[in-house]
Amino acid sequence: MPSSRPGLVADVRQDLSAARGLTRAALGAAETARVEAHGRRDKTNAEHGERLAGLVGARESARQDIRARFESRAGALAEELAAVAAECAPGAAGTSWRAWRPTEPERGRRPGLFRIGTLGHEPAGAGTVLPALVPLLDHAHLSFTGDPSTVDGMIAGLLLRVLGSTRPGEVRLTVYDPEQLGGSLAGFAPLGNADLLTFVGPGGLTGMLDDLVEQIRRINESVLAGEYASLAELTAATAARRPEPWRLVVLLGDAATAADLTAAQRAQLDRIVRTGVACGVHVLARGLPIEAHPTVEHVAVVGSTAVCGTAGDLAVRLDVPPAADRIAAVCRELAEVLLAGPPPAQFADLAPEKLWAECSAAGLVAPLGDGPHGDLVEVLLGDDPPHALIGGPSGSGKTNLIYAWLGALTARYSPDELALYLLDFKEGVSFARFAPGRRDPSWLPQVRLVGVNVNGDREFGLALLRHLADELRRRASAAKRHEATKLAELRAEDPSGHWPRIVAVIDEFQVLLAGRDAVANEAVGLLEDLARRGRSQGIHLVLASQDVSGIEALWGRSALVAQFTLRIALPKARRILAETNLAADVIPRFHAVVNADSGVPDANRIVRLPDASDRSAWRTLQEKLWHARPEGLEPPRLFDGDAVPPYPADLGAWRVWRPTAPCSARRSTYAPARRCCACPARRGATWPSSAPARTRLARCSARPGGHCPRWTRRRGSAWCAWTTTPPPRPPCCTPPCRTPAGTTPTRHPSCWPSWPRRRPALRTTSSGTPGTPRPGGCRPCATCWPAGRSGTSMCSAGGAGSPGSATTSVGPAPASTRSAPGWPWTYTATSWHRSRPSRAGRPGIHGRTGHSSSTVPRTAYPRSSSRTR
Ligand SMILES: Nc1ncnc2c1ncn2[C@@H]1O[C@H](COP(=O)(O)OP(=O)(O)OP(=O)(O)O)[C@@H](O)[C@H]1O
Repeated sequence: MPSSRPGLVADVRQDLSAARGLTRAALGAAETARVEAHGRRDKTNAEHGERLAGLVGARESARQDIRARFESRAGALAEELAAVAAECAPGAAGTSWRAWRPTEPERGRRPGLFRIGTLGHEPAGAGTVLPALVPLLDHAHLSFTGDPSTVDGMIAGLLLRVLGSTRPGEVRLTVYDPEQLGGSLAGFAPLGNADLLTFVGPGGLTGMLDDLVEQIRRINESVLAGEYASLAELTAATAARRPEPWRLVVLLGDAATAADLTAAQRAQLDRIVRTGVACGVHVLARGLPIEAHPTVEHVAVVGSTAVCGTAGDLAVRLDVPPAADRIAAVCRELAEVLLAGPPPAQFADLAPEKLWAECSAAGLVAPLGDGPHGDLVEVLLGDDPPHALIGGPSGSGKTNLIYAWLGALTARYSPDELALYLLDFKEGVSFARFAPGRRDPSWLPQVRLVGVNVNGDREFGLALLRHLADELRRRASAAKRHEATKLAELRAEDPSGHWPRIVAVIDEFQVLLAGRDAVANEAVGLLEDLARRGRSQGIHLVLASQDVSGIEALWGRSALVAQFTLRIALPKARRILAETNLAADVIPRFHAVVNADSGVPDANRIVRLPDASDRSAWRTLQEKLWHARPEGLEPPRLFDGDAVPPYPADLGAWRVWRPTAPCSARRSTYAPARRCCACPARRGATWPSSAPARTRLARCSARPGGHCPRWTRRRGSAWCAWTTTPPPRPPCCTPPCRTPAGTTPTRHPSCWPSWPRRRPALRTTSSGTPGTPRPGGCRPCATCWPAGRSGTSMCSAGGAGSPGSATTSVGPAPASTRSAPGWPWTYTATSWHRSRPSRAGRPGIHGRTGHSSSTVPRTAYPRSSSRTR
């Protein structure tokens, strides 16, 4: 056994040694694994750290990005909100107290929301303060809870904002303050002077509530009358001033007052809460229970902050209320303004909300100014009354009134609905602003013709009346074709036709009818016809004059004057209203009596006229209308009686041409020339002083066959004209004849001493150079101005001193000039050409048709250089 023990030991040792070896190997492997694991761990840790750092960086940058985006979006939203807030609470309704002052409300807009503070949450970096607004006028009642003095301050601020953002008199306050007896809102006391504030004592609650309920009932019954749901809707629909003021009822109570309310008082208060907003009655209650209703906004005050429905979860930092003396100063001023009366309507107030939205089929309705109650007074021109007579002494404001009327009309009626013909017989350019000028290219789209400085050129007025008479006939025959008795029916029967109402305004129309000559007689005849039949054909006359009674041509024409049933009398106007109507004698300056019943006293309406002469106000409107004009609409024609046409440079070869036979033209065809024709016969040898200057082409006779007795009796009755190229054959010359260039007429015209000297451009030196007065003021004729010289000229035919002497003054004008009515021809530097018709199918202004009007030369006048804007 001993031999086996060593072996056994050896085996054991061997095993142990092997085991040790294995263990060491395992240990080494384990160590290696440990080291590796440590390495991996360190690596993982390092990676983790790196990743963590990366993630932190990414998170930070994402966070910053999100924040930046948040700030930018929040800033944009805040700005949008601020803009919306400024829109909802404009001016005094939303400005901070530091910059606060009363503001005039924009027309047609009323602030509905009012600022009480700022929103507690402001986006960082946005720099925008968001005002906290609460609804009030036409929107809500307000119910306050919280510290009474803070609430009273907030109410005072709110009331001041309301007063400052509405017109004086539009808001009335009733304050029930049983504890302080009005002391809480004492700053508003000055309003009592203007009857805008009532303090109600402790015992007056029942009466006050009953009165408010009665007001609401009355407004519902007689103002809204079932047609409108609220005063706000009514005001928006009619675009008129608000018919009723807002009534703000401030109830300052506490728990004791609330407990003292009787059931009847509670019931009345509930009625007011339910129905008041629609009628402009709003309750601002502190310490009194107000029935829950959608129109009630609750404001809970905690310390210097508040919570209200419009701010949602955001706390409102309340504004520090304005000082009592500041409130008192504003209220005092307001009361003074109200006691002084409402300011006159502005010219801009005459314009409607929407331009050119009206239809003139039934008539033209437009305001002239405001009435005694501040509402706009509208005037109708239609089937009845059809025509208007405006009267007033010089400087009383006739032109201003016409401006106001034109402004109101043109803002309402588009050129398809209204066409205007404006003539001013004064030495002035009142209507020139409505035509395009050098400085201002805009023009009034409804205006078809403007005549200025027409004072000595009555034929021009006559030509206009003839044109209107033609239009009347055209309309009458169209009405006959369509079996229509008035314009509204014609427009209904012929919807594709162009039938605007025509308004012809003639300022100082007495000039047209001055004297008892042929022009006046014909003008009165045409006026009579237009006044009688124009009513049904949509042609309206508006005549203005200083004194109608002195117009000889109207004597014995009571039927004509009677057609002008719309009378507008300015202060001290004579004979415009009925004899017994003395209203014009007592109205103040810049007022007018508007009477649509021929001046009988019962129909008087007093209008305060806005200052419509203001150029900037007119320019604003005119530019707006001009930009809105339909494409292709032609500008109005301008006749300027003072414009002297420039002479063309190429008047090298003047020719005299002369008809050999007497006229065969009908007199009525040639209005502007007729004065010349009529003169020799009717006025003997005296040539009318201004005729040739105006009548660029004189004619020997106006009647067929040279009807003018003296004219036809004389041989050589003729008319002469000089021009570079012979004008077309005038109808009065059969056959046409021309004398060779340079033919000398028989008479020197220096015997016309009465030639107007105020046209230096028509004078020449003896050598024929235009522009320098000839000695003695004589106008040259071909005698002293032989062919080959430039300038304008005239000659006479017949013997010296012959009453048949005719003058001719051809005043060529650039092609760009416009022409007077009655002349379808215009002259350019090189030729005569026929003017285009004003619209397809519609005759332009021209002489009487039917007799060779195409051969009547047309006088072209350039725009007066004296025109100003
Ligand atoms: N409603 C008004 N408000 C302010 N100014 C006015 C008003 N009406 C007229 N005026 C001013 O009075 C002056 C005279 O007005 P306007 O020229 O219209 O009178 P008129 O009767 O046409 O005078 P005339 O017959 O001499 O031409 C003008 O300076 C005009 O600006």
